Amino acid sequence: MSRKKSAKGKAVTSSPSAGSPAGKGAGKTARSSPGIVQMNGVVHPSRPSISNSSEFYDIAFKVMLVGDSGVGKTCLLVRFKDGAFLAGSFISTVGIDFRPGKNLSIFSNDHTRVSDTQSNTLTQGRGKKRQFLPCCSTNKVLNIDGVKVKLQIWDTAGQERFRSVTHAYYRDAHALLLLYDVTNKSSFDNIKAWLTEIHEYAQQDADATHERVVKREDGERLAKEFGVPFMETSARSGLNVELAFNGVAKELKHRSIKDPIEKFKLQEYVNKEMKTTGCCRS
Ligand SMILES: Nc1nc2c(ncn2[C@@H]2O[C@H](COP(=O)(O)OP(=O)(O)OP(=O)(O)O)[C@@H](O)[C@H]2O)c(=O)[nH]1
Repeated sequence: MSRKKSAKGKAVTSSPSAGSPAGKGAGKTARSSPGIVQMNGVVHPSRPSISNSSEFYDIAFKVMLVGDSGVGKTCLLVRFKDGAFLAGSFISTVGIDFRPGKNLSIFSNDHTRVSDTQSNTLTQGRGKKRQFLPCCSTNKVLNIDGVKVKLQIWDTAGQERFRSVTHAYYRDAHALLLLYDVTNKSSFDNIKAWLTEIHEYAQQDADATHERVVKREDGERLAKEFGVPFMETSARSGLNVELAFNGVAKELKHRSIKDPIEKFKLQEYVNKEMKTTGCCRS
C-alpha cells in the first residue's frame, strides 16, 4: 500500500486526505510506549563544546529511536523537538541518500523526496560516492541540574529491509528508546524480537485508549522481564515526551559524572515524575 503524507520533520495540519483511513494513525488516540532498553556507559566529555545548532553543551550522547514501522518514532521526535504533532497519513522513514557536497535528502518508498536535512547533521559518508543511512538525527541541548546535556537523537527506519543498516548504529548509541504502538498488537509482540536483537548488536555494558490492545501492565511486565525502565508516551498529547528524553539525559549525565553521593535511578525518577492522567493510562 502506498502511504503518503506531508513532509516529516515539519509541523503539519491535517488536510482532508490526511484524515483518510489510509493514514495509519488517523483517528487514533494513545500511541507509542518506549522502554529505555539499553544504555552504554560511554560518554563524550566536551567542556564546553558547541553543537551544530550553535548551542553550548557540557556532555553529549547519542540516543536512538527504534521499533516497528509506523509506531510513531518520527512523531515522537518531532513532538519533542518542535512541540508539534505530525497528524495525518503516514510515510515511512526509509533512509537517507547522502551525496558529498549535497544536503541529505530523506526518501520515501517510491523515491520521492520527503525532506531535506542539514548536511552537517551527519558526517558519516562524507567523501564517499553515495550511500544510504538508516535514519536522520536531531540535536537538542537540555539543562539537567545545571549541566548542559546534548542529545543527538536518531530516528531510524522501522522497516525490516533496513534492519541490517540500523544494526551498525546500535553499537555506539548511549541509549535506545524502543517503541511500540498501543493500538497495534503485533508492534508490541515484536518488542521481544527487538530486545533480543538489540542485546545482540548493542554493547553488552550499554546498557488511544479505546483502541488500545496492549495493556500498560503488559509493557511494564515485559520491561521488568528484561530489567529496563518503562513508560508510555504520546506524540499526540505530548504525554511524557519531555520526561522520556529528560530521564535519558539525566541517567546519562549521572553515569558520566559518576557521583558517588547522588545515586540516580531512572525508573524511580520516571515513576515520580510520570503524569498519572492522560491518554495513555489504561
Ligand atoms: N494517535 C496517535 N497517532 C500517532 C502518534 N504517533 C504517531 N502517530 C501516527 O502514526 C503514524 C506513523 O507515525 P511515524 O512517526 O511516521 O512512524 P515511524 O515509527 O517513524 O515509522 P517508520 O518511519 O516507518 O519507522 C502517523 O500517521 C502518525 O500521525 C501518537 O502518539 N498518537
